[in-house]
Amino acid sequence: MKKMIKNGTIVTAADTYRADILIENEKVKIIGDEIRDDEAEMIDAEGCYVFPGGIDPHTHMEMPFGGTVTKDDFETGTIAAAHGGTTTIIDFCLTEKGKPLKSSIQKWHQKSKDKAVIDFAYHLQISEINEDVLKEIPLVIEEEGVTSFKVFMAYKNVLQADDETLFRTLITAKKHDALVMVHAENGDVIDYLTKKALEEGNTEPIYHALTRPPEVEGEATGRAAKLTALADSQLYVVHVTCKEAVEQIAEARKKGLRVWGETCPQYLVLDQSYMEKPDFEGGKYVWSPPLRDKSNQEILWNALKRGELQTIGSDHCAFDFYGQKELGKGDFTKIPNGGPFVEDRFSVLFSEGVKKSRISLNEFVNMVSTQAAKLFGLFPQKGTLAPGSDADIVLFDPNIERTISQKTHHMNVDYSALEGMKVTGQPITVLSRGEYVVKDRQFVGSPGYGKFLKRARYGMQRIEKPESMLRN
Ligand SMILES: NC(=O)NCCC(=O)O
Ligand SMILES: [Zn+2]
Ligand SMILES: [Zn+2]
Repeated sequence: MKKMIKNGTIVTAADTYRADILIENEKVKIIGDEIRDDEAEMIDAEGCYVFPGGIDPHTHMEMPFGGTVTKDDFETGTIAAAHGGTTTIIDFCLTEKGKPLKSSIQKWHQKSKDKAVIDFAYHLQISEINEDVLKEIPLVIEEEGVTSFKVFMAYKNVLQADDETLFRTLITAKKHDALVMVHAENGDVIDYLTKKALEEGNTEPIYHALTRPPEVEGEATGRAAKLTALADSQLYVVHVTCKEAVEQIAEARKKGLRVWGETCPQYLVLDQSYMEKPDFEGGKYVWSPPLRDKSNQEILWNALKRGELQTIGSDHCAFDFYGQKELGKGDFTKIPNGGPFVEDRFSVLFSEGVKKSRISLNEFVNMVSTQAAKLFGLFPQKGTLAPGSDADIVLFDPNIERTISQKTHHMNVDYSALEGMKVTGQPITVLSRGEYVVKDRQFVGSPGYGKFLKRARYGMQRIEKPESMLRN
């Protein structure tokens, strides 16, 4: 069925203009003035912005972590994402040492099977480098279209990899045009500081922040950037939280290095004081890296504005307060790390960024969609509105005022870390490849509709016709 969007204001990373969009066979077919097609269903976008669907490059659906499993799976998590204006997620596929990489990808395919309501892709964790892993990486890229690899520099004895692993992953990524992602915190120092805190009887949630100071993030970010330079490779630093890390990324970029940075809505609007809430409520705000002193918020906004950070990921890693976060009552190191943000990423950035004149409308689109599509091999199929692009479209009312709450959100968790926050703007209707997923704020999609996306390599574009990959 064809669809026609009329009367809206189209906003891409480059332009803002009024035009009609004709959608046919999952794609944007024509964008133009006064298009006529009597067969097309009309969608009236009067008063709305028409955005390309959001791309969330950082989610953890149904992921085992901290002695439990994240609450949102590919069904509940993507429904929430869609309500929030996101039409593509890139989830982190964890690997197991000694097992083939492909077996982990198969495990993630099992998790997502018949569940996602929007399109999705995976980044793959590299936890060790050996001959088998080196042989498998090009196959994973070629056959699975998984073209970004994540190395954890923290979570000692759990997910943390050593510097040799990071360095050899960077070299391998350079060879095969893949992008290396890092969780940049010095896990060894954190391990020492957390043990010391517990020995001294410091067990409250705030000690999660005090044992992971900004210096350990800055140090690891700088180390990763320097190893990237040595390997002449490319790096994407996830969830950047503080001045110390921003400075390292900015310095690397000034030198011309291919170093990219992501931050998350939580670091832009919350601060470390939330972790001091009494009666263990601070446990709701435990994730890594931790929330920082409030002064870092303006530093992150400025870094986004200046292009030192380029993307917004949600780092959606949702645990219930009751039964899950509570595992760490009396020992902050046992609080599962993570928070629920996939639904609020887009609106928080619009409300706090665009409405408060910190960023422009076009910069907003770039940060929540286009830049991730470009970095992760999905552009121009995703991340923009242009003839031939997937019709992943968000009709967004910029004037609705609402209050974020667990009572109204769609994420499968018993609390909202943003409870009570007032935001302006809301996705009204969301299309994924031309089909309604959310219509007039109601979910109308189907589990299993979302497709797994094989992505192009770093620096390449995803061109569907002709079926070739072209270098930028
Ligand atoms: N961020 C967090 O605390 N949990 C998810 C895993 C990660 O991204 O480090
Ligand atoms: Zn992380
Ligand atoms: Zn994460």
